[in-house]
This record gives sequence, C-alpha cells and structure tokens, in this order.
Amino acid sequence: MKEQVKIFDTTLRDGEQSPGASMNTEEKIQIAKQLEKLGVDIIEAGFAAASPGDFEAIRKISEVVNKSTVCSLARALEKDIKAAGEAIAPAKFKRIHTFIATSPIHMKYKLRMEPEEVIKRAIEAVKYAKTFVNDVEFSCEDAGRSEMAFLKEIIAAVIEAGAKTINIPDTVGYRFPHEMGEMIKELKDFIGERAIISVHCHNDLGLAVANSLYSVLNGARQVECTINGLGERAGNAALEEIVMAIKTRKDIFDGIDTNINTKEIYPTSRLVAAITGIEPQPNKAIVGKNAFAHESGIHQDGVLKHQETYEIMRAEDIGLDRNAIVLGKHSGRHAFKKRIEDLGFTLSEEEINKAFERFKVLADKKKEITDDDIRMLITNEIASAPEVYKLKKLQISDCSEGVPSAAVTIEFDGKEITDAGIGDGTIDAIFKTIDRISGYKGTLNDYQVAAVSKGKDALAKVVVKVVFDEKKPAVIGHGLSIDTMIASAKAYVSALNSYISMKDMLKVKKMSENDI
Ligand SMILES: CC(=O)SCCNC(=O)CCNC(=O)[C@H](O)C(C)(C)COP(=O)(O)OP(=O)(O)OC[C@H]1O[C@@H](n2cnc3c(N)ncnc32)[C@H](O)[C@@H]1OP(=O)(O)O
Ligand SMILES: CC(C)C(=O)C(=O)O
Repeated sequence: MKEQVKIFDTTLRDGEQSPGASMNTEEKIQIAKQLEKLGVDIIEAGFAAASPGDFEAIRKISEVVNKSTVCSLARALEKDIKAAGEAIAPAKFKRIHTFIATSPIHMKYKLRMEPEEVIKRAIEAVKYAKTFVNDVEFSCEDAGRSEMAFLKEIIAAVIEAGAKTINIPDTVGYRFPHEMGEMIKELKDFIGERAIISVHCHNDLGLAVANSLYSVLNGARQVECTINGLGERAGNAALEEIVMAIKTRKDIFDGIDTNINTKEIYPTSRLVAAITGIEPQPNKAIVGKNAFAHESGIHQDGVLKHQETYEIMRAEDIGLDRNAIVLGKHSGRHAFKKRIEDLGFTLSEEEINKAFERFKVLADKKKEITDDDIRMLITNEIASAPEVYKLKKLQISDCSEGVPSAAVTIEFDGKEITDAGIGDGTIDAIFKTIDRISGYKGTLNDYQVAAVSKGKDALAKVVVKVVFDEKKPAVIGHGLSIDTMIASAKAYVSALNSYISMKDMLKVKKMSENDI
C-alpha cells in the first residue's frame, strides 16, 4: 500500500509574492486549471483579504476547479478568515489556511505579542475558520526558528481547536536538511495521527527542496511548493524537483508517492513562465532549458548508445518532447551523424566526414548549431549545388494597387525561359513563377531577410527554407543582392538547385504539368 504525500501548490499565493510575478484573475484561472490537470491535491489560490482582486480570483477559481481542494491563506484575524471563507465558498473541496508566527523574533518585533496571546489568537482563528469549513490548516510561521517546546504547545492547542493539517514553515530558509528532518521527526512523534504534518520551505540558502525531502523522509505527508520554485525572495521549494526526486529515487522514498501526473510538469512550467514573465534559469533542475540537453561529444555518444549513461530521468516523463542533443563545439561525430539522419538526409561516410569538419569550424564561431545550420551545411556545402537553374532577369509589378505579379527569366540547359505569374504578394508571385518554369513546387517554410551591410545601398541577404517534397526534408537557399526582391528570387533558385543536386540523397518528386 503506497503512502501519499499531498502536493500543496502555492504558486498563486507565495509564488505571486515573487517581485514582478503579479497575475490577473484570468491568468490565475488558467494556471489553476493547469494545476488541477497536473494533479496537485491543494491549490492555494491566494490571500483573500489582501485585495479585492485576490478575493475575486480565489472565488472564480473556486467556481471552476472541482478535483483539487481550493484554499485561501488568512492571518489569525477574523476579517481575514471571513474573506477566505467567503472566497472559497463555491469550491467543491475547500480549505482555510490560517497562520501566526511562533518564533521569538517574530512574536517580539513583528506581532508585538506575548507567546500566550499568540496561542490564544491561534485557537480563536482555527475555531472561527471551522465555522466556514471542516478542512482547516494551521501554520506556525517561522517554525524553523521557533522553540520546540512552544511549537508543541501551540500545535496541541490548534489540533484541539480542530486543525487537520499542521504546517511547519522554514519561512526564512534557515534550516539545514538534517535539522529539518530532526524537527519533523520529533513533531511526528508528538502529533502522531492527530493531524497531517506539512512543510513549507524557502530557498534562501538553496536548501528548500532538500529540506522538504528530508521532511517527507521523517514523516511529513504534505509538501507546500511552487512551480519553477517561484516565491518570496529566493523562492519556495520547486514542485517539479520534489515530485521528480520522489519518483526517481524510489529506493529512498520506498512506498511513498504523489498524485502528480508528471507528464504535465513541463507544460505547467511553461505556462507559469509565460504568464509571470519569469523564465527559469537554463540550468534549473527538471524544467530549465538545458535540464535534458547534452552538449559534449562523450555524453552525446553515451546517451545515443544507452540513454541511462547520462540520464537519471526521461524527458518524456515530464512531458518534454525535445531533442536532447544540442550540437555545439563539444559535439562529436556520433551525435552529428544522428542529427543528419533525424533531419532526413542520407549521406555517405565521406560526405558526413566533410560536413563534420565544416560543422566544427562553424561551431567555433557560433554558440549553438541549429537544425537550419546543419541543413545549410549539407545543402549548400556538401552538395555544393551546381547552378542547374540560373536567375537572369526579374521584373515585378507595382503591387500597391492591383494584383502582385512577377516576370522571371531563368537560364536552364543553355536556354532562357521566361514566364510570368501572380501571387498573394510579390515574393509569392516570384516563387510561383519559378515553380512554373522549373516544374517543381516548393512550399516555403521560412523566410528571413537581413541587411549585411549598412547604409542606403546595404546588401540584403535572404535565407529561405523550402520543402519541395513533403516526404523529404526542407532545403535551405540563400541569395544576396542590393535589391530584396532579387535576393529573394536568388535564394529560392539556390534552394531549388540544392534540392536537385541532392537527387542521390533525396529522391526527387517531379511535378506534373497539372499540379502547377
Ligand atoms: C510568510 C508569508 O508569506 S505571510 C503572507 C504574506 N502575504 C501577504 O502579506 C499578502 C499581501 N499583504 C497585504 O496585502 C497586506 O499586508 C494585508 C492586506 C494582508 C495587511 O495590510 P495592513 O493591514 O495594511 O497591514 P501591514 O501589512 O502593513 O502589517 C501587517 C499587520 O498584520 C499583523 N500580522 C502579521 N501576521 C499576522 C498574523 N498571522 N495574524 C495576525 N496578525 C498578523 C502584523 O503584526 C501587522 O499588524 P499591526 O498593523 O498591528 O502592526
Ligand atoms: C504563511 C506561511 C505558510 C508562509 O508562507 C511562510 O511561512 O513562508
């Protein structure tokens, strides 16, 4: 029988306390729905008394979420608890989370209360919260710096008052994992089955996840955490790290599991990053851009031969469907060859070796080599496309009014062929006319234009990515001219020549007259 650790997500409450992470109601609803899909047990949707906007967001979330419990934070104050109770009222499963600080420093300087007064307030708060909901959580704020004897006293009192979950926050991220574990163990022995122990760890010393995991190992059965580790100051424990650590190290977390659908981790992380505008650092565990990327040749070779040589988790398990191999200056031949094959090219060993040499030269100049760079290397360098078709003349109509059209003259097999055509724009008209002349039909996948020099007579460089057969990879063409339209026509013709010159690598599908 597996023991569940409840995942209490506080992205919408503590996460929103990250400077700059404010979200509007619509955005919070989107995130709440995604959190439900992710399978979090409790969504802390906000702090109802903080503002009318927070109240409204919690209320709307309570209306749309029906699998996860919806929770609002409240100080140990009647007005906060009333607001929380009213905001979560529509929810199918609801919880009030009330708190008061228990550390000597907070009680003395912030609350300016004697410990006895703090206990009295805590009991009143829990009792009042119980008039709204059965599910009441109580937090001993700054428990990490609180005295054990006082913690036990207040915890016993709030359990007696009806609290079902006792949260032990390391509010300022002060504890070390072994200390956190010892504290939770002692409290677990004290509380027994009377309430669920929860932890809420901050990351001021980078220990939030480690502290949460040690707490689980010592009896905590709820973890409060946020997507991407967002939160006040250095943030909270990252949900994705806790969940994946428990899943990956089954040997340590024997018989312990969460309800999280890990395949929703990456989509949730992206949604939160897009809405808050706070991007996880590239090397952030689990969800960082580089978390599943291998750049160096020895690692790439190992992963290609057997994934587990350098991966303890599978990218697919977090819902990430992406090529883990990043080509760069440290990449080796195995990875390069694999990428060429993945892109749909069939090259001889000699061609691969030639391309690999050029790739290394390029990689010295460029930080990351993209798939388009590889296509360019192959289509324009290896094939060193002979000019089967050559642009001779181009005339375009003024398209400010009327139908954009182009007349193109192409040299082919020693003869000049001229034709004219119309299109959705001037460039489209040029490309369609080239298709008519050549008999191939290209689909433009990408078009980029850049100035390669300065001033009025700057040279325009156009790069096109064209698919001439949908079953075959795209080819790249480029053209340079002082005139953007001519550069575009040259780029398209160069893509066509590359395509034709690779007949042996890519079987060419010729268009019939009727297809044009
Ligand atoms: C560790 C945490 O993350 S706690 C949650 C933090 N989140 C927030 O603060 C949410 C956003 N906060 C707010 O919008 C505002 O601070 C409000 C609306 C909650 C309160 O605003 P104000 O009434 O203007 O009070 P202000 O924030 O300046 O000061 C906090 C007051 O609450 C008191 N207080 C703090 N915690 C508690 C508590 N758990 N129970 C009772 N009183 C508390 C403080 O002692 C202080 O009281 P005082 O005015 O008598 O000195
Ligand atoms: C209110 C509590 C749970 C909190 O956010 C903290 O202590 O950090």
